[in-house]
Amino acid sequence: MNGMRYSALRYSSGIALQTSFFNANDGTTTTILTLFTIFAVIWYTWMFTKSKKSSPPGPRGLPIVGSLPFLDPELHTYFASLSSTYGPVLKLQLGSKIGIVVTSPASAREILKDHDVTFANRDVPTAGLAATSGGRDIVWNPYGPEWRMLRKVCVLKMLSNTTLDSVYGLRRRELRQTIGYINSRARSPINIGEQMFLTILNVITNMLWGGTVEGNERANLGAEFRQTVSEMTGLLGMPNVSDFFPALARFDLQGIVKKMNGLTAKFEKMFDVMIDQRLKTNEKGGDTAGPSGKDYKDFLQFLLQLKDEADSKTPLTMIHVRALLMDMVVGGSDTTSNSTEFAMAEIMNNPEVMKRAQQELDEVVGRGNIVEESHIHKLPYLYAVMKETLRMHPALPLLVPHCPSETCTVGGYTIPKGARVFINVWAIHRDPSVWENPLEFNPERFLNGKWDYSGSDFNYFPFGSGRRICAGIAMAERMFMYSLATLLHSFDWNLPEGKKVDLTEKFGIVLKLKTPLVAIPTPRLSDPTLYE
Ligand code: HEM
Repeated sequence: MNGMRYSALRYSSGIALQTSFFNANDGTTTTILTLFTIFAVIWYTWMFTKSKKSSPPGPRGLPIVGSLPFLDPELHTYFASLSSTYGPVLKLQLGSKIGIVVTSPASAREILKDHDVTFANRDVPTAGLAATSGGRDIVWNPYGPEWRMLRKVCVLKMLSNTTLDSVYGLRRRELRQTIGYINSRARSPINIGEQMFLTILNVITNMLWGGTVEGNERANLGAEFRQTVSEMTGLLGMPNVSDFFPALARFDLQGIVKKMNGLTAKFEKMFDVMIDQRLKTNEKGGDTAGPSGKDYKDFLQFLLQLKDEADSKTPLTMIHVRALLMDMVVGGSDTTSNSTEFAMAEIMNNPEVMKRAQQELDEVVGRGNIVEESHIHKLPYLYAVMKETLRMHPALPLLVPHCPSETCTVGGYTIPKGARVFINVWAIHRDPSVWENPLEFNPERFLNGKWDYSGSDFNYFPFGSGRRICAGIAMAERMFMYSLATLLHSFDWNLPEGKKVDLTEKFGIVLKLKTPLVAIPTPRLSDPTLYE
């Protein structure tokens, strides 16, 4: 724009020059006109090549719709294949939006470390707005005081190591219940992901308001909620015309917002019941002690108290309370349970890994005991299994897309303000220039302690990095390790007759197995009462 204004100015001053010299000297006029034309051509050529050079390469796409018609639903593998043609920073025209795909550790570092503040924003999909009261949660809030306040509240009061230590009893109770349930169905097929989902959902809802799904409801409600969360994360990852042509958003052409509203309503109904009940109890001055007893007030109680302390500069409102409950339930459940399911699928596909993990458990815990969370720090091989699972199947293969608040340069290319930036951590984790035999499930590569997921290593960052790094790492690692250790220690696992493990992935904002893992447990502890 400035360039155009500048060239117009030069052009008009050229005319002025031309007029004043016109009558005086025809030869001089011709020379000046020629020089002016040459200068203009050089200047335009320079400007054109400069802007071409600084824009990332990428497929041309069609007029108006750009690359939208060519997007493969398996976005993570599709983006990986594009990057092998166009390089580690590529551009896609997606309707009126620009998508940027980043597939190298160096560029990921530039975004998540060097330009962290600029990229700590989101281009919120309309499906995300529908799910979280207009994006007023942690995941979709732009970087700023509201996001900071919400994140602080959650990390301090729900997801810190101190809080998690104080509610170990909850995790233990839920996992023991799951093990009891699986034992009651020993030697028959078990849907492992479903059981893990239910376990983590119960832990989370217990921490939130002290409620769980039990008894006969357990199997049915667990499956129903899992299906709901899975559909929600599927919709969040699905390309939506409304996002790429905002003028069309009100028509909701794919019906994504309508579907999302229906799914969200199921949870909101549950939240409303819990909130109403609690407000009534509080009004009556009732007992508000948390689920684990004296020390821990549940998270809902804490949020409602904080909401009433209206003197804060960034007050917490009821909209935030509901949005935070949604973040914890949706953000915490599918990620952790799908990862545990992937781990079990890889282990069952690699009997040597199963043998070694069980051997370690027998040495550290013993078959006459049950696994406690305190054991997990003494299980380096199992820890390596978890890390290797998160390498091959990172729960959020493209992270949550980032969005720069101003135009900046990455890998020598200009990334425009407002672009939707996909960081393909899935592809980086399989880059053969970083990983030896990247397609091989080999936990041993993590045994030397070289890689950690704290966000400082841009070859391996399944939880992201920088300001927007996952808020629930401590909870995720405890639930993942504790569940995996307990499943492998309590049972031998076999596939139903004639079945094979299918490791095919299905893309969504949260990755999952295309075919759920169903396996048959056989108890392996020495004393049957350990399953009670
Ligand atoms: C294996 C389990 C998990 C994995 C692999 C995982 C991974 C991630 C990743 C990659 C991000 C996005 C980072 C980015 O935008 O760059 C994220 C964000 C987030 N995660 Fe997790 N997560 C897991 C479990 C959990 C749990 C258990 C909770 C809470 C109960 C949680 C809460 C969140 C929240 C609130 C955010 C948004 C952070 C923000 O935008 O500031 N996650 N997670």
